[in-house]
Amino acid sequence: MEQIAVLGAGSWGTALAMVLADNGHTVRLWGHRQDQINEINEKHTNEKYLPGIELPEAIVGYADLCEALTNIETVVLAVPTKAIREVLRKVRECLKQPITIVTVSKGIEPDTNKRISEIIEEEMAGAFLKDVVVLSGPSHAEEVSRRQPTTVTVSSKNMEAAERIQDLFMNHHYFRVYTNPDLIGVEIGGALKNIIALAAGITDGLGYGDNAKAALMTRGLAEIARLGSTLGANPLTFAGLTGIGDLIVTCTSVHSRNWRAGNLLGKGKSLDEVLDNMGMVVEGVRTTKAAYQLAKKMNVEMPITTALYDVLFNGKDPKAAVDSLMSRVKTHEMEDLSNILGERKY
Ligand SMILES: NC(=O)c1ccc[n+]([C@@H]2O[C@H](COP(=O)([O-])OP(=O)(O)OC[C@H]3O[C@@H](n4cnc5c(N)ncnc54)[C@H](O)[C@@H]3O)[C@@H](O)[C@H]2O)c1
Ligand SMILES: O=P(O)(O)OC[C@H](O)CO
Repeated sequence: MEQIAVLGAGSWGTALAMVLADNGHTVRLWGHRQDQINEINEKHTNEKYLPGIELPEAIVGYADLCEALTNIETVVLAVPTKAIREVLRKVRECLKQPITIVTVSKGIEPDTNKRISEIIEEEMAGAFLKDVVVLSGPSHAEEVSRRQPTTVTVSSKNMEAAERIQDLFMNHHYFRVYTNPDLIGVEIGGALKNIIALAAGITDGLGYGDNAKAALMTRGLAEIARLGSTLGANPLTFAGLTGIGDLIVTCTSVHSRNWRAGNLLGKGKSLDEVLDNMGMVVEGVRTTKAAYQLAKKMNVEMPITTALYDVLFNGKDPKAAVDSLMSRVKTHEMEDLSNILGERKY
């Protein structure tokens, strides 16, 4: 059994700390707010992020990052994408031993357009970094913390490291972990499904029905796969847990912050109003910007992403954005899907 550090005491960091504790590990859960760490240690709860959940005693809260990292081999990084560089710079200053970083966040950085594993490699270059492992898939913290059946996928450039992390997280009770060597596909699917979930929330908020949502999910997956395969992903990954699996869970669940944010936008709230009231991270907003930039750079057609970009950043009315998607020129579905699969042999 291992001592593992989880950095980020929000919903996901806390839920994953619970999985590790249930699997017999001791977890140091680091958060940057002293009051929250006191609550974790004194009451064994984290009410703001996981209301009504009792945390196992094997989870110990730490407010001091260097203390949390002392003699630790495995670090789970569970802060919003926006905070990753800042946290890694502090991690570098503390480290005295090599670590494997397990990233569980889902986003692409605007402007650099980097995936999280790329950001980690960049920030940790020359430091004590052994491996980077990505953990992604259809998994709401609210359900994992209630020990409800959940499946995720791990990926890495080093699949031996991924298999070690698979063993740390997997249990035969409620948390099943698969492996997939397609690091790019796993990261792109997990990040870009948030864009489609925002759009699905918008159409629900506008009062449109299941037909609209099914259309967004299906054509959304096509554009995720189109960009992903252009970036070097295996298109088959998008048929897996980190592709269609995560798209389903995020577009159809009231737990999804991205869906909820979209829903409020569809009901007429402004982006600022929505983000001010959410209280938790809505990764899809920044990722829409990054995907829009990538689509332009790589010359990949991403109509849903572009329509959402216009709603979020150019003040376009959500209904007008749906109308513009519906009035696009006619096209061939099979030709489009075949182009995504391309000539490559997988
Ligand atoms: N919640 C889920 O169900 C879930 C599931 C899978 C993946 N994720 C991903 O996990 C990542 C984290 O999401 P979450 O749901 O835990 O978010 P959250 O909003 O619930 O919590 C984020 C946590 O990060 C902390 N934080 C923010 N900025 C920080 C900084 N600069 N330094 C230190 N801590 C900081 C906040 O205080 C908070 O504790 C996101 O990328 C999200 O997409 C979430
Ligand atoms: O609440 P969301 O929208 O950030 O989604 C959470 C997870 O990514 C679902 O797999």
